[in-house]
Amino acid sequence: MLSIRNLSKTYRGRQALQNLSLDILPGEVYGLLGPNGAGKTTTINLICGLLQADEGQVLVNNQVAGSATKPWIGVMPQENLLYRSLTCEENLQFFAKIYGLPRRRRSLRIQDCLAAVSLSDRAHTPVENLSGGMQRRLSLAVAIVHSPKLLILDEPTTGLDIEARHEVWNLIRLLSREQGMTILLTTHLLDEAERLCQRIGIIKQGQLLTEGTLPDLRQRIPACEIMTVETKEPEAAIARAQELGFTPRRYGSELAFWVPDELELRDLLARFDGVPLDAISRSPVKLEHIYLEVTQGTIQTEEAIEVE
Ligand SMILES: Nc1ncnc2c1ncn2[C@@H]1O[C@H](COP(=O)(O)OP(=O)(O)OP(=O)(O)O)[C@@H](O)[C@H]1O
Repeated sequence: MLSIRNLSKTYRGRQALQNLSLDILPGEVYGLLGPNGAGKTTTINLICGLLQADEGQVLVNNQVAGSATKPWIGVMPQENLLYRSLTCEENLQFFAKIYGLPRRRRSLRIQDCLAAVSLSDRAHTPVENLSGGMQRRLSLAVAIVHSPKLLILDEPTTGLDIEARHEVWNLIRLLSREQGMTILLTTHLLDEAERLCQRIGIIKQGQLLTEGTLPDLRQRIPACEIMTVETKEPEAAIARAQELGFTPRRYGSELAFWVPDELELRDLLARFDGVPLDAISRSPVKLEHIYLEVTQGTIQTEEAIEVE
């Protein structure tokens, strides 16, 4: 559905994308992750034809991205682009008209979209009187009003409370499962990507560092579990862990270890006997750990392995 080939983009001498290639299959939810400034929004703007690439190509549904592919793409941008004094229905009318939806189909489609995002009862409410979560849902309705083949969601739930976040997640799942929509999603919320995306790509400095399904990515870390400890004597904990064959790691301010086998907490504690631990917890390898390893360059990505 989307094929990005060797895409490069420079802004006044600053390289934003370097030879980026990736493919998104029909019906797939693909998560594009990366730190601030990695090139995610630039990629989206190139897909939508809002920017011109220096090199490379974007194909949408096998056609070079341009005016012909625009009607196939729906975008929910990071900031809601809604008319605050207009009602939900008026906003949808406006965007449906811009997308060239025939007048006779507009009304029904708008009612369907309002129902899809659970805003039918707010059809006549001005945007400025909606909660942040409702505005986000309306943004999603605007993005799908013309029934796009490819839906791009740029940080869809940033700034929402947990309840509103769940509502948007449910909508995304529905669009994917029931309407088979192909979705490209960017987010800094790794649990969001973990919940929604079938495949994940991690970019940094405009380059794709790695991509795959979550189980594929988990294989990058040769650990069964991640153990996090709080201790006043980190050096002693690290020395003991190394004796045990556990790989020490710093995840932000946390001291963690890669534990290669599944161990009972009792066994783990016994192995650290004599080391003063204030707290200890275990978790399976999460996307957060893989992301930190990949973006900090502490584990090899496919490209690095190929070069060797
Ligand atoms: N209009 C512009 N003019 C100059 N530089 C720009 C422009 N837009 C983006 N950049 C630069 O290009 C790089 C990629 O930016 P981009 O906005 O694509 O990153 P991002 O991954 O979307 O970041 P974020 O997660 O913060 O939204 C950054 O170094 C940024 O400063």
